[in-house]
Amino acid sequence: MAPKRSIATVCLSGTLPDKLEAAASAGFDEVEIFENDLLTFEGSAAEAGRLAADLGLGISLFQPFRDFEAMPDPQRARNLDRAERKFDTMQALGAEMILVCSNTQAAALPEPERAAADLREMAERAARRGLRVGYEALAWGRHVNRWRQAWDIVRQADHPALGLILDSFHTLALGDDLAGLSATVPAEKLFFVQLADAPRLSMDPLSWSRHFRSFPGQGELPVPAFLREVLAAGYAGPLSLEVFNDEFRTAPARRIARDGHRSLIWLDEQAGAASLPALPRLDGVAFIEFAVDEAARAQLADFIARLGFRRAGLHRSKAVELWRQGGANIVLNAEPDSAASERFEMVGPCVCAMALRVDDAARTVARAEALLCPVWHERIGEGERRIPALRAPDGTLIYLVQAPEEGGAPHWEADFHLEPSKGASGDFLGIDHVAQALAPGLMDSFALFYRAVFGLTAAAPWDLPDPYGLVHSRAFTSEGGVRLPLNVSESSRTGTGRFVTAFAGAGVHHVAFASPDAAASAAAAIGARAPLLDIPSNYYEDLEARFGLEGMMTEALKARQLLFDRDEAGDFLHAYTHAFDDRFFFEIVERRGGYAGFGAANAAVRMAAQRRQRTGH
Ligand SMILES: O=C(O)c1ccc(O)c(O)c1
Ligand SMILES: [Mg+2]
Repeated sequence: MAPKRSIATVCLSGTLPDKLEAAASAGFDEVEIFENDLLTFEGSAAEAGRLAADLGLGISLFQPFRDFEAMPDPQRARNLDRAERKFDTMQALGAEMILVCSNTQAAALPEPERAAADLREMAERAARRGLRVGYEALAWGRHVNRWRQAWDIVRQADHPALGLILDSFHTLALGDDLAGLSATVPAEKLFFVQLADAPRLSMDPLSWSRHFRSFPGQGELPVPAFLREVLAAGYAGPLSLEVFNDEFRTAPARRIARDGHRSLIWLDEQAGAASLPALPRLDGVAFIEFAVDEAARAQLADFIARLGFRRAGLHRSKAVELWRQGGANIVLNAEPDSAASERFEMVGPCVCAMALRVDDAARTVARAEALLCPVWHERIGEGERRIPALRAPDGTLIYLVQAPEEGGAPHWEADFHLEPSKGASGDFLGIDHVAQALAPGLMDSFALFYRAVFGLTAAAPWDLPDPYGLVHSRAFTSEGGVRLPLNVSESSRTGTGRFVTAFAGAGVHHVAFASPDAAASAAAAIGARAPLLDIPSNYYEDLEARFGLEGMMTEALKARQLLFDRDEAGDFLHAYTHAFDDRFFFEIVERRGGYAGFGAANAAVRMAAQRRQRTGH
């Protein structure tokens, strides 16, 4: 039997009924009821219990019960009375277990024997009512903050109705692990397991825990290894998500609940407890598709023609054109009554889809479905192939196109009447990266989607300074050359924020083309009067100082509006276009050696230059 899946109500926004409905609709078996959600609920505890039961949800536990153990008298007696009151509530609610978190009070006594005696007494009283007590070490507990200390106390108390609760955050946040768990804690003493991830931040564990926890796969903690130890110790109870997160509290409960369930499905696979259809092998971005109408198509075609793109094909049955520069493909979609036209009607010219090359599209779709991702079926024309597609968390379509046989043409091209190439087709190697601007609160949803469905590796989060606010950035990359940096900004005045708010939605903010020779590509673009972004002279003086570049070299960069960066592995040369229609823009990039980044050091210069270009000063 697969373990039950549970989620704490504190993870989700809204009222208690909202939270329960979201948990049920996402497919959870059980919920942890947070006391605060019950206190603010207008009905009785029994009514809350019925609400959960009617939705098919069990109640895995009731929590938290704070500052209980090892208190001096008279607090000790008062705490036992308090526990009896909560037992009444639990019985009305239909919750069989209560979570006691380790005492944080300054008055708590540093005496494990006292803690054990108190918990034993509480467990004895719980047992008389058929209830159980689980004890959890908070990372900021006054005297108990490690699971081994909590276990020592539970062991000393030695009561069948008392057991240990593990929480991945409290263990991993202190740099601890579960080594030795299976040798020290009998499976029947492991009462409950809570799971949470978090980004690596250096702050006190309480603030970190209360604001920045995230679902497994969204952060940077080794939660899969944690779960492996838990399962190896014979734990077979529910796996329960417990996340305190400022963004989750404001986001739609249903999206967060679905992310949570996706995270547990992924985590099972990562911990070796279940298998999913295998990850795709990725081989780059096959094409980028823009939603346009006839007028926007003409303008955008002119814009990309200055970067060397030429029309390479017309769709067999739709108002869709294929444009190409070397190995980089752009699709311009003006077909009425399509997913593209729907986007165009809502937001105007925009990227409505991107296509990833995968080794097996059907298997990738099966994996995505197993991970609860919506699959999209476009209406297809006569004799047209169906390209399977997924919806990213913001609604962007991701086509999955099968990598062609050695030397063969890609299947998706068969939908086009290809035009015999007129002259040079350009030397772009392909699409280097696709950067997306996200609405605030969507970063974690995307992180999990890209990691779980495609196995992309997440770089550490990074902040970029726009002149009018910070842009939070995180890059997702794969071995097969898929690079997807994501940007989000709380400020609506940054370039990223404006893009998201001014155009009713997030989406692809820029597309970078890989060039074998950025200097030549930029010179050609300038020759074709492509609008490249002006870079101030100060930037080039700083480059000489930072990297010790020769004056000749910086002059050459400057003449072509090229930016420069360097990491341990190699150099990076890149240039940006102005934004098309004040929206998205393009980038020409050249990676030398194994340069792995995106020129983040230059982002501030780029964003300031874009601001100047847009406002004219
Ligand atoms: O932040 C807290 O106080 C708190 C309460 C209960 C928990 O289970 C927990 O992990 C943290
Ligand atoms: Mg906890």
